Amino acid sequence: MALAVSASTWLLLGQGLRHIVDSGFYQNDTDFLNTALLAILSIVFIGSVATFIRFYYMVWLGERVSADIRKTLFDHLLTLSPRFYENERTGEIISRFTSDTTLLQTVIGTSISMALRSSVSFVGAIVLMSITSLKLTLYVFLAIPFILVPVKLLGKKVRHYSKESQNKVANIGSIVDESLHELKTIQAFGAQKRQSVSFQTITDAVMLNASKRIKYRALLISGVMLISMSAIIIVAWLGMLAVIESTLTVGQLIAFMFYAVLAGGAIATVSEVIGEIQKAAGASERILDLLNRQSEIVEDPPVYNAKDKLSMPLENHTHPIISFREIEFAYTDTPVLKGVSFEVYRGQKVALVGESGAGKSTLFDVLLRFYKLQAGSIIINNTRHDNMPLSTLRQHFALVAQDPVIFAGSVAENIAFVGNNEAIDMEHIKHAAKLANAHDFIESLPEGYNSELGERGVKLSGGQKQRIAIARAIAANRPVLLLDEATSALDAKSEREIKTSLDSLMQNKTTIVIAHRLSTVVNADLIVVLDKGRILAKGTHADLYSSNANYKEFVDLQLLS
Ligand SMILES: Nc1ncnc2c1ncn2[C@@H]1O[C@H](COP(=O)(O)OP(=O)(O)OP(=O)(O)O)[C@@H](O)[C@H]1O
Repeated sequence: MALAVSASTWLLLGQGLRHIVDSGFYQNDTDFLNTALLAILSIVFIGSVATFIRFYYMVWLGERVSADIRKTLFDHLLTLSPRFYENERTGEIISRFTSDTTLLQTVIGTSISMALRSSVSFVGAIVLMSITSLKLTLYVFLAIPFILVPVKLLGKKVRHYSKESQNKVANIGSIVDESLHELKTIQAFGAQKRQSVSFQTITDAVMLNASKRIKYRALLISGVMLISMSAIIIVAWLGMLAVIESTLTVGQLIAFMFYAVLAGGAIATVSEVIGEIQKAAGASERILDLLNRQSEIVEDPPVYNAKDKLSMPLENHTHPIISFREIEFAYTDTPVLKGVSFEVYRGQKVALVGESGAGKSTLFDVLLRFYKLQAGSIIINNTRHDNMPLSTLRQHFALVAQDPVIFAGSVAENIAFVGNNEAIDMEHIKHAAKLANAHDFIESLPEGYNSELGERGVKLSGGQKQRIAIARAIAANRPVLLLDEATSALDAKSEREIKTSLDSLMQNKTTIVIAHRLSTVVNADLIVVLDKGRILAKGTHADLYSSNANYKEFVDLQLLS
């Protein structure tokens, strides 16, 4: 509406000009001129108000659309399985968020609005030109095919290089992301120059591609301008001949030329923004491609039976709560887990041991259904775990990873890090921190539980991060703990503090632990020895140490070293 009003007012201006020249100027009518002045000023005012409204709403719409796309995209990315991220570079995905959505925002907010306004102006101008002088308008039409040819040919090139350009800019995102996260390693190895050279190669490629895109765009704009301006000049010349022959008044010619310039300007604007719109088409293609990627893990399996929801048999000690049955798994072609079977009963501490690469972490990954099993099944409390909704399945477990994960945010937010519907109050957070042996050091931070930890917990020591991760697992209060013991050695005091924290964490809980400490295996109810994806032996420490040579060797070499 605002768009139509603003375009029409500028068109009306031409009619005003015609009357001023023909009726006011040529007939020395000052009263008419005064009235015309007022009328034209009113038209300009209305046009400006309409422009304000058009600009405001179109830019607003651009922001709204990009905010909605970002939210949808982010929510979608959170659902994709780890396998997706193994094959994609996070920096590139981040770039789709930022540069692609920003591009859409500009195009919707500015370019489309300009294109629409110019199209309306163009149609209006042509109609009014025809009313003013049909003959001259027909001459103008003769020029149109000449303008369309470069738009068609060069537009295709511009589109191609624009898409390339976005891809190449995404590579910049990847390298910046990687370099900044691994800055300490880069600086420690003095590899700044190396990274800088890699970066230069990428920016050079971006520049080269941009030069091509700019060249074609410049050719497009100048080509259209040359042809349309030449056409206008020729038509003006024909118009002047008509004035001399008295078949046209001066006012009509001026109005006609005003419209012709308006129409020419409109075409120039459209050809200029068409490049932007084509760029945005490329960006939306990339965003859609990401949105269409589906996780290999089905969120809500159809066979799920609602009564199974979180029904841990609290008292039934004779029934395993987790049962691994002949599970087979491979990330790619090489099998990583081969026929693994064992049972976990309520309250038990089960330790997984085995050399690096034996498949211990993979066992956690398939239990949490980050990946799909190739064969076999995992039964959790009588229900196949792939028949449960993912959220229900994962509510059974609290995970403490080997490298403690800290999110940017306060200490309290890091401890109360569970699903939205499980709000955790401050009392509970403090209780968990005390059990995890973290309360004292948290209190000594400048703002206690409200202290900001910085991205990835850069402001904490390794041991402190671990205790916060343990406090998080305690606060989550899940029936089963999945614990990947840290291999990195801490000083004796931190080690003792972590051990005490872990002991409180494991109290009255079913625990599966990837063990790297002798004390853990000694206290375990069941030890599962994994070797290249197979179970080599099962039993308690005392049994295995005396009966199994592999286990004895493993303990002596790995856990006692
Ligand atoms: N995402 C992945 N894609 C392909 N192969 C993988 C992936 N993750 C692990 N692997 C391979 O699977 C095997 C088992 O790895 P896993 O991490 O489960 O071992 P692990 O016993 O936990 O070792 P560690 O004690 O060193 O952590 C290894 O050979 C590893 O190379």
